[in-house]
Amino acid sequence: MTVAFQGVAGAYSEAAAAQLYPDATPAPYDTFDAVFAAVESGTVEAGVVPIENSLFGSVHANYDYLRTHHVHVEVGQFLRIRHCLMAPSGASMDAIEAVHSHPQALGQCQGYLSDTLPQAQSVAAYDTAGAARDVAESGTATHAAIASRQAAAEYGLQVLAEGIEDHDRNYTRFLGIRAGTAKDHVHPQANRTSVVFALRENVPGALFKSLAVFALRELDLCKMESRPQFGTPGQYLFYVDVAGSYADLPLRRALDHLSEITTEQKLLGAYYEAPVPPA
Ligand SMILES: O=C(O)C(=O)C[C@]1(C(=O)O)C=C[C@@H](O)C=C1
Repeated sequence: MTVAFQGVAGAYSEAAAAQLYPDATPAPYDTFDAVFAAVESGTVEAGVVPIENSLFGSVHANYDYLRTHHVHVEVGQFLRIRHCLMAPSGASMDAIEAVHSHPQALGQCQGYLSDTLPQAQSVAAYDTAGAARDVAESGTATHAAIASRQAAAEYGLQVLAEGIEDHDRNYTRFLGIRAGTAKDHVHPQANRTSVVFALRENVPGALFKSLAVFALRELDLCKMESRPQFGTPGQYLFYVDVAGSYADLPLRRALDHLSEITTEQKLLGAYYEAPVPPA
């Protein structure tokens, strides 16, 4: 079995792929869109993508792709993300002029960067390990990358500092995705159900009513996200995660009830998600 991840060897997503699918071979892809496309087309059996981080927030593009690609979520997991600052050998902290990394990683270390390396410019890269590889290839000791310790080893960089994230409870939630419709792939131990929906325009109380379908049935909402509706300025898509399984009658009834007031509704997955690991 092959599982797609975004980035190159040493990316956090590769570690997440190994954790979520221990028996599979991880396959690198350049972009999140390419991961979704590979899963949807059956080129790979599964994919692993980050969806949110406990310090820097949601990975918005992946919310959009969950809706637009014919895939479903089959597993979710929070993983501890521990960042290193790394540079070619001979580098010193006060000579660092630029720090390259994925915007999520730069965001998770923004306090450290402004306190410790105020002189350095932040440079966005496609993934953390790709930034480490590029810094290693350039051999420029004034350029550093933020990535995993594994990426430093992979590309022969010297670790200048470790654990540089702004809080030690730094976790990224990853999702395992597969092709096909969520309704046909309800996980037998599902404890989380994700849905995206749009509401009719200018209906007073519509958002309140959409959430009431869950509250009326004592269902626990774990997360809510909104994304702009493409081509309709001021209109949104709402993503809701509910504790419980689509196989449970109250949750299914809540989603049927919801469909009475939505203009679009897609079940994204009914899957198992382990509790956030302790610090
Ligand atoms: O760049 C990587 O190493 C990734 O796996 C991507 C990613 C992300 O997009 O959130 C994954 C985990 C960390 O939060 C930082 C970056």
